[in-house]
Amino acid sequence: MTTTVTEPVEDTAAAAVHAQALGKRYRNKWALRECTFDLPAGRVAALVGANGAGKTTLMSVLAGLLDADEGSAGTSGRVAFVSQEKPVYRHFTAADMLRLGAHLNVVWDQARAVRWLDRFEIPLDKACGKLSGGQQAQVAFALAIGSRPTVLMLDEPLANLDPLARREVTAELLGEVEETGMTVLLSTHVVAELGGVADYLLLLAHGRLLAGGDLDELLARHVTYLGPRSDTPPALGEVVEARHRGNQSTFLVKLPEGQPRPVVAGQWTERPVTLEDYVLAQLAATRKGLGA
Ligand SMILES: Nc1ncnc2c1ncn2[C@@H]1O[C@H](COP(=O)(O)OP(=O)(O)OP(=O)(O)O)[C@@H](O)[C@H]1O
Repeated sequence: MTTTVTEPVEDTAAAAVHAQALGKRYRNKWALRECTFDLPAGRVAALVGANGAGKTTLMSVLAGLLDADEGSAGTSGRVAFVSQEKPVYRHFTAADMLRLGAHLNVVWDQARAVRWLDRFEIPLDKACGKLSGGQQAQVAFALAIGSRPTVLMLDEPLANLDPLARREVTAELLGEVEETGMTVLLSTHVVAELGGVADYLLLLAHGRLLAGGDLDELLARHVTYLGPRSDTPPALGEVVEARHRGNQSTFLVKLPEGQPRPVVAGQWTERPVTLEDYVLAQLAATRKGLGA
């Protein structure tokens, strides 16, 4: 039975993207299940998870490209979605692609699209088929940016890019968010590069939302303890990941709610949890069957 509704979110100040008990299956296998979240407007959300976790499926349902089998989803305003393949027409030049964008979109900002291509030194007059994979991706991004979306969804936007281009693309995206107030949802495996970029996290494991919410709040509820080899951490908390090497142990711990932050002493030290620490620990836990 199909109960999915994909509809505009009425209250854009509250949520730019909304999902309620969203589920999608391919034949009899669920790829997404009971996925519920509200992504506030103006946020940059990182959608992370292991291969096959359901990221592309979630984005495709949110973008209206796939019908869900359960639940409801909604997005505010205009949505632009750049798929993993970063599709461009091989025989079209970048300039042709922008002309196509101007024809196909109700709203079109040519200057903004051209600015993106200039920024990344993409020639306007060369056939897209003769551009590199990373350059073709930039054409696809320019097309999306030119459509002035309220919600921009990017599936693996950093995958084809060199390290400098990755840094520049994330910086440019932040600039666009600041200028236009758009909301960005991007899936990625390169979480290390999202520190200082993403401010919201959606973490999928086996099609289910394992964690979702404000990134700073999420990270502040966790801590890493380092100390002498031990089976248990030096303070109370839920162990997300324990690692032991030689005579040293490292614990990533979820702090107990509603209690003062523990103070560790002696040979133990604590350090704040980064986005990369957190995601790697959660992925390792789900792989071992602990975190799902
Ligand atoms: N067209 C399809 N037909 C059948 N099963 C599919 C189809 N697309 C995806 N799946 C399955 O659904 C699950 C989720 O796939 P999805 O592509 O959404 O994951 P993902 O998190 O985007 O993975 P990756 O990081 O590898 O891109 C996987 O088990 C996958 O095998």
